[in-house]
Amino acid sequence: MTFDPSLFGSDESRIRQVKADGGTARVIADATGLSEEERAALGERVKSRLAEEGVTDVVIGFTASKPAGPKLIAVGSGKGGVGKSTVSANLAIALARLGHKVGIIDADIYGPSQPTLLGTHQRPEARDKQLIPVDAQGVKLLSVGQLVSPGHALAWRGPMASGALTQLVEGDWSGTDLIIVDLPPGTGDVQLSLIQKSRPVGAVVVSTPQDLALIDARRAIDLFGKTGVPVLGLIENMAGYQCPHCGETSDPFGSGGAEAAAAELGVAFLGRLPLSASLRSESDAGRPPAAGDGPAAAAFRTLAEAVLARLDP
Ligand SMILES: Nc1ncnc2c1ncn2[C@@H]1O[C@H](COP(=O)(O)OP(=O)(O)OP(=O)(O)O)[C@@H](O)[C@H]1O
Repeated sequence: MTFDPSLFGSDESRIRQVKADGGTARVIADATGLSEEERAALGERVKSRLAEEGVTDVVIGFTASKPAGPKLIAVGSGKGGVGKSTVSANLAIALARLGHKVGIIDADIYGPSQPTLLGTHQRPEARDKQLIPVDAQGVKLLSVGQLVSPGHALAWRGPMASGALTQLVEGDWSGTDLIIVDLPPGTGDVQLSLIQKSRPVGAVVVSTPQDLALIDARRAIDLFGKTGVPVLGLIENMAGYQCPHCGETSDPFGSGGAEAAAAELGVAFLGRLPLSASLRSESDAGRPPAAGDGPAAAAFRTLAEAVLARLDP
């Protein structure tokens, strides 16, 4: 005999077939996009519903044995110090607050700052040689900074760096649907091989408003173009400064440059973040502003929404 999928209420759309034969029910369910835990929970609900019908011997087969992989979004910059890591951490948190299950890979071998930014120095454990991300601020984190003592990552070059970065990319990212990859600054071989290995679905480029930084941002946009990664857009960081004393806003590096550069390069302008003393001090203290409820949290939320809109137009 067969059971109708509607028997399973809100799980109906996942039930492909239920056949009962000699007291055993064989169920085929679609587990596409579900995490391990969600899949197990679905199995339990199916079993208890069938138990109500008097069937206690249930064999469940899932049509998607692995959950759909998370989408990777690379965050790059042409040069260091423009706030790429700060933006990555806060963007990840803002995306999580919008309901996504977010991971962050800190691949910045020259200055892995995510453990500091997210306020955790817990080391990841490994299971079957696979690294298990640590939980921080509602996101999952694997950082090159967790694998080496401070200052040592700097010595890595070429294959060694790529080997370590592969371990991060191939960590246990089950249960996540979006992963932010904080790339090392610049546009060299390490960045190239990481992009080829992790196949991001899109990239975000961070720049400050100075002309020199924007020239470097163009190189980063070029690198993504050459590797076939769609550029979701440009974020301008440290744009404009509001004096904490008089409240007047000034633009020490000029204004509108990043927006114009984005237009010229044919990439979207995702938004700007002001130069803010509190953003810097909170970040240094491991209290990412995106996790709070101040104006910076609202700004990162707006950026996260712009990224999502570009990801799934
Ligand atoms: N909008 C901002 N206002 C004030 N300070 C900022 C802002 N964005 C970043 N900073 C500060 O600038 C410094 C550099 O930022 P961050 O480490 O994020 O840059 P980065 O581009 O990732 O650098 P690197 O690639 O060299 O690691 C940090 O001290 C950070 O707190």
